[in-house]
Amino acid sequence: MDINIEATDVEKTTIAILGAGAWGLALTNLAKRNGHKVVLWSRSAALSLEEALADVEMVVSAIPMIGVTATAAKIKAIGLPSDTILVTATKGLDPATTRTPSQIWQANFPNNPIVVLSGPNLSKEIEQGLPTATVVASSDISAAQAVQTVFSSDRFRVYTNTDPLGTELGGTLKNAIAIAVGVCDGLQLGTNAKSALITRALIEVIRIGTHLGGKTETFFGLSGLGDMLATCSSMLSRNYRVGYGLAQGKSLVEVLAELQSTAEGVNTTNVLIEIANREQIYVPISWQVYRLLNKEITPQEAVEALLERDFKAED
Ligand SMILES: NC(=O)c1ccc[n+]([C@@H]2O[C@H](COP(=O)([O-])OP(=O)(O)OC[C@H]3O[C@@H](n4cnc5c(N)ncnc54)[C@H](O)[C@@H]3O)[C@@H](O)[C@H]2O)c1
Ligand SMILES: O=P(O)(O)OC[C@H](O)CO
Repeated sequence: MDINIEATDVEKTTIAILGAGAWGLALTNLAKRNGHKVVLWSRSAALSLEEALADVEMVVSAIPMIGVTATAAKIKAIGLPSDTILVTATKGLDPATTRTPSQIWQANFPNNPIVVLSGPNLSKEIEQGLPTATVVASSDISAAQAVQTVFSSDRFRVYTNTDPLGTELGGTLKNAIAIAVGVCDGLQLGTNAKSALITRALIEVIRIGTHLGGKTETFFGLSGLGDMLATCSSMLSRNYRVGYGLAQGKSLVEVLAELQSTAEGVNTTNVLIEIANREQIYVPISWQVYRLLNKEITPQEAVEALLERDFKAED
């Protein structure tokens, strides 16, 4: 049964949001608009992490992948009650261990409920009040429902899901694909090529994601196909802009300097290829993105390499 949640009817939650970048700020505004008490913490804040975490019921991490392991370790040292809900909104893979952010949080806090928040969520559109939807996924459904209550509004529709790993991997793996699609558009290869690339990329994401433990159906949902479509069709996506810039002949260093913001797909592609090599997963599109990012080929050669492969069936 669908339940219509009115912001005024729900109990108010005290929340710490970690990371004052674009996503941390957008999530802070969504929760505040629903009347929840939010403490926003960043590395440069006057407030200490210990002060930010005092008496909170929920901790939301919107920290880029590069800071997740260290931040989780700091919070572990501070200590958290075992009923504090930990929400991870980071889309990345840890280069040291190849783990996802939720796996890092769960390893540090084995008794706490962990919830993954992921979906087609370009923060600039959310900050403009444009509508979208997202997914909150957890093996603890009551924790997922608590997060759903915190963020749901008539502009931000939040669905629960019981496949946290699939939800997280959809949002993470599409960043490599967004770089590929940015190249495709930057080279002006046309709408047919872009549609073919996204469709074959979804098969690739499902192949990797299910190998790593996600459920196939999750990748057809908001956090999979939904986020891939958003990220592969907008100049608001930093990852798409990486590919687009490379196709225009800029170096990766130049493109990242222009962005001045997190593009997780660069690190994710490198970690993904490490996993794919180790576990023998066939990832032709991500492989060409990897070679391009590591200056082994040009954008044109990446396209040719994809088109010149052996004939195969569509599976
Ligand atoms: N912006 C979006 O639209 C969006 C949407 C969904 C998910 N995400 C994900 O959220 C995460 C954060 O993205 P963002 O857009 O807020 O990035 P951002 O570049 O806007 O901000 C990143 C913030 O993290 C801080 N930071 C950098 N290194 C850190 C470290 N080592 N430890 C702690 N903090 C550190 C920076 O100072 C900055 O405030 C990424 O994983 C991203 O994929 C972003
Ligand atoms: O700007 P990007 O490429 O990091 O994309 C942001 C979000 O992941 C879109 O859902």
